[in-house]
Amino acid sequence: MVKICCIGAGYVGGPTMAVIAVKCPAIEVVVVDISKPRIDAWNSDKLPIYEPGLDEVVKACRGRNLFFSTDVEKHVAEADIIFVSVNTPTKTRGLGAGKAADLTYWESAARMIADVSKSDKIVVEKSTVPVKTAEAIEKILTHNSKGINYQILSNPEFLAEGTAIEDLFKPDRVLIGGRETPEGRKAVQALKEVYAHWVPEENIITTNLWSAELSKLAANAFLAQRISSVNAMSALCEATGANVSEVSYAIGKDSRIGPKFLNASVGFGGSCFQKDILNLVYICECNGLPEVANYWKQVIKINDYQKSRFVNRVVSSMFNTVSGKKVAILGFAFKKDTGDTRETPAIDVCKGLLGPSGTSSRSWTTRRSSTTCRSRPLSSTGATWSTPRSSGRSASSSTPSASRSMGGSRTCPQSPNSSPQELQEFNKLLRRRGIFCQA
Ligand SMILES: NC(=O)C1=CN([C@@H]2O[C@H](COP(=O)(O)OP(=O)(O)OC[C@H]3O[C@@H](n4cnc5c(N)ncnc54)[C@H](O)[C@@H]3O)[C@@H](O)[C@H]2O)C=CC1
Ligand SMILES: O=C(O)[C@H]1O[C@H](OP(=O)(O)OP(=O)(O)OC[C@H]2O[C@@H](n3ccc(=O)[nH]c3=O)[C@H](O)[C@@H]2O)[C@H](O)[C@@H](O)[C@@H]1O
Repeated sequence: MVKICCIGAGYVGGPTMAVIAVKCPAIEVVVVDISKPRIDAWNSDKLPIYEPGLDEVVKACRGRNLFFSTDVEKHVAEADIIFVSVNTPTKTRGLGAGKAADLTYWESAARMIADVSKSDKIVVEKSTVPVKTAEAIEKILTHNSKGINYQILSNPEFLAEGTAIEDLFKPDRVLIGGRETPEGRKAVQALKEVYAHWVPEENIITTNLWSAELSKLAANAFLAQRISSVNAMSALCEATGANVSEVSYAIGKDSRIGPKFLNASVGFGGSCFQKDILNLVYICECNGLPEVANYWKQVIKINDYQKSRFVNRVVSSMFNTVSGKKVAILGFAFKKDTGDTRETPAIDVCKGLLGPSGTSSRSWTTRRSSTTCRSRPLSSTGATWSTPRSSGRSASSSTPSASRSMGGSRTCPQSPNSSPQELQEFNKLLRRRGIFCQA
């Protein structure tokens, strides 16, 4: 029986391994993490992350061929294929701070693999990493390798939160990069066979290591660039009387442009787009390409501009002062169908509104978890959490912060927990305040 171990039981490691386990009953999959609360939650009825369809997939194979454990070293030592899906945030200190990826967690995982391994391993980069990371990892693994053969593969993940299970069941493509040597090709083939259990062969792309690593950063940069492009257009629409929803519909009908990722918004959020573009910018700078770095930097600048423009519009719609007023933020996660609040634009909106004068802001979300909110707390004193009923009743203004368009109708986050009556009542309340909700 092939044994897979995944280091990192987060938004990527958990769902990805659950899908591999459910699709490959003959493979044993163990997901390990240094966080005991996270592993305990994966082993409980209340999973640590919310993803539509995830509960069913986990229930179908947990205890059969899917296991969650904190015994990291034991399962790494026993595995044939090790996925590394640890966090790779933006560095906050030292060389490249504010831009470069912090590979501390990756490096410590690699050192541990080197320490405990007694047999040959395929080590798979699942985390998003800078191009050429595999070279550094290879050095760590092969230093003192005790005759063990390590093959490093790059297999970046393209799932989006909120649709992770759907994306994993039917990926547009699976990308596998490996060394162009006989051993490298053999390792690529071994990983390809895992995905081939449910992904059509033509959707499994194989490349060299560096192309796979860079393709992940490039894909996120291109997606974020589309959002910044349409957001930039929304500013012009507002200045000229054009409707950005109509403009994006019209341009999206061009088959060369396509309709996806053209929704104007308060600006993109989430733990990856900004981090990965900053990382790309840093790599360009390190490679002596300042013009290319500046090009991608602009995607983030427009995103920041959009968030502050949004705050300014809210303030100006309230007679240029929010002092003493209550504002309800509808939906605090960075998008619908997730509880993830990492880098949510709602934080910047709240901060912008709270400003020095300390407006009181209440946030409503159905999938918030204490762990995700703690990742970037609102330090200001004016913010409180509340339910849609109480927030809606007392707020002077409601600000939908996920899945909304600044230029056309506004969409409020869907609420799988709320009853239809509750939503109806909430919608009525919003309509009275001039906000139209498509729940
Ligand atoms: N969140 C997403 O939708 C996507 C994320 N990615 C990338 O995947 C990677 C992981 O992202 P997430 O799953 O969101 O992160 P996460 O923060 O949810 O999960 C990472 C987990 O790794 C664990 N960990 C860290 N160091 C460890 C070690 N040495 N041994 C064992 N466990 C360790 C942490 O405790 C944490 O539970 C990142 O590089 C991210 O850029 C890629 C595609 C989608
Ligand atoms: O590397 C990653 O982490 C992932 O990043 C994104 O996935 P995710 O951040 O989960 O969610 P998206 O659906 O891409 O949304 C990101 C942000 O863009 C915003 N957005 C999205 C689409 C759009 O048209 N307009 C818009 O403002 C969303 O509201 C959200 O704030 C990518 O879509 C995934 O392919 C990638 O794997």
